[in-house]
Amino acid sequence: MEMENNKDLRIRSHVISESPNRAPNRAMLRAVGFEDEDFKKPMIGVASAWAEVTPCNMHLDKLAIAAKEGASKEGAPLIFNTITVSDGIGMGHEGMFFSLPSREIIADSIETVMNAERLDALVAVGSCDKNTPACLIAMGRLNVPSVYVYGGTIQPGKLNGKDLDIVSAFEAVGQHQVGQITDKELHEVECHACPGAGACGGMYTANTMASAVEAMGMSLPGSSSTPAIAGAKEEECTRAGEAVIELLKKDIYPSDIMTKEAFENAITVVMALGGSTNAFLHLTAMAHAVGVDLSIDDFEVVRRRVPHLADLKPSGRYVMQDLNNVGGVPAVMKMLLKEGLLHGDCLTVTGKTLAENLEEAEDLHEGQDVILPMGNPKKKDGPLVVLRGNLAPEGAVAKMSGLQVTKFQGPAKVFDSEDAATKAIMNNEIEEGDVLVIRYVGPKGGPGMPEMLSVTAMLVGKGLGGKVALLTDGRFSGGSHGFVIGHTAPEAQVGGPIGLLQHGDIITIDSDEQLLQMEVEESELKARLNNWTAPELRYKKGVLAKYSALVSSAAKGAITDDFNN
Ligand SMILES: CC[C@H](C)C(=O)C(=O)O
Ligand SMILES: [Mg+2]
Repeated sequence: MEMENNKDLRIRSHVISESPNRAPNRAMLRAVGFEDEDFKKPMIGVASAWAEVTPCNMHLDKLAIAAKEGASKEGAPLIFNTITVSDGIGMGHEGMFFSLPSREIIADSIETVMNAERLDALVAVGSCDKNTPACLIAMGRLNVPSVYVYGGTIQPGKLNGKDLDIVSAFEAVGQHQVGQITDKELHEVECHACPGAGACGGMYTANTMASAVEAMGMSLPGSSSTPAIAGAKEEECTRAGEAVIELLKKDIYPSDIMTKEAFENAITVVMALGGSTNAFLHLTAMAHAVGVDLSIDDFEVVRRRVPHLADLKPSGRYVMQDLNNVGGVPAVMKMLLKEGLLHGDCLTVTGKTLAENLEEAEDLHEGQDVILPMGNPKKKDGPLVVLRGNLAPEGAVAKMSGLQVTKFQGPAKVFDSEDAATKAIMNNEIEEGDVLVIRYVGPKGGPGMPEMLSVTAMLVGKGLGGKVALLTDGRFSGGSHGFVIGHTAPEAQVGGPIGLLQHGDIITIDSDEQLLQMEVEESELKARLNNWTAPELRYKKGVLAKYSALVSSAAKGAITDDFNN
């Protein structure tokens, strides 16, 4: 391998590839195909979240092999697997408790393999919701030269000339419940919503986080919007394998790229695209991993200067593939950069700055209407708003996209589980003007801070979207929309005010004033707190028991290694 100025790129693997003492270690690698020459090359980990348990990840095996091919030109790549779970499959039942914890498990597993085998650099291939933040958390912790590859968005499903996606199926449940569609029609939607490989097609969490990571410069230009089944996706992976070798040569590390300004660029793109509220949790956790101080209040600073421009599902008409067809995320960023809304001098995994990358990007196509012009946005500022008040001293997050109103006041109908709330909706006990409260579903209390898509989609399907407010210490899927406020912190399980709410309390939600308030006297709240005791945690052993014991507040990203607080 002719390295530039013969620099030794084995920044960590030399402890294995040199000295007689490491002959046994090398013997193991010879069994997997290493030869003498390979021990002179940098060892590249290719972390793959390939799995058959979700359409998002079913094709990642091919992508990991393409990345390995790219890295093998000047490196010695080794593929290893991590896990994934599917939010779409876990939604609405106990399985969803394991969704957010899987982010930690994936990050921990990549960190563990990379460190245990002293690998020099990393290409991570992920797709479903938690994969992208988990891979970036691992990259932040490891701080070895790294490139992320997103598996790509799914194509829209087609039924009777209409585009469908997974949220269509969730919302069809509500339509079926009120008799708007028949059993047969519901079955048709089930059979056509997801046509093949790829992550959920709207501007949901997977596409949100992929776009955010491209905006941060940790994936190749255009790779967040390239569809899963496009031939370009495998070619991107090969280039990612080549790119990570160049990063090794140039001593470019995640900490050089994942700067505060890069996180501000990520937040800017999330706000402009109207992305998932999960970005609050994930970007905060990624920043913690790389040692950048990022709080939910940083989102608010960016939100106020960035308009919501994208007509993308869940509240808009289009899906990620439509955005890709009119220029993709690079074209959006090119427009934002021209408006002075991005830090163009941020370094990226191409070795160039964001501005230099965008010089090569095409503009949004003439006549397209996926992205609205700066002068006529969907909303003059970002749709993901941080609220505070006596209900959320540490903060809560409201998703305002697609709403005409910014204020809501109504009586609380309080439930201590998603199941209980779902039954109430199905029994028509939840009416227009109510504030539906679901609590004890936070990071510790859930545990795992489950997403409430089944509930929000049922409300939409029943025609109550935006007419009933949903307040929770849990979180929302990127597919949720309506008047929804999540991440209410502190959570009920730790004595947060949401745990003191009673049926009938009046709640005021005002996104202009960024207020989340219960109209209850302070003395009454004190009396309620005196009578409150924490319910027993649901899990006494295994993954969720460990998670409940370690997880932080949602306001800190629901991280599990918050030991320096
Ligand atoms: C569409 C919902 C998707 C499965 C999800 O969970 C998210 O976007 O967070
Ligand atoms: Mg999700």
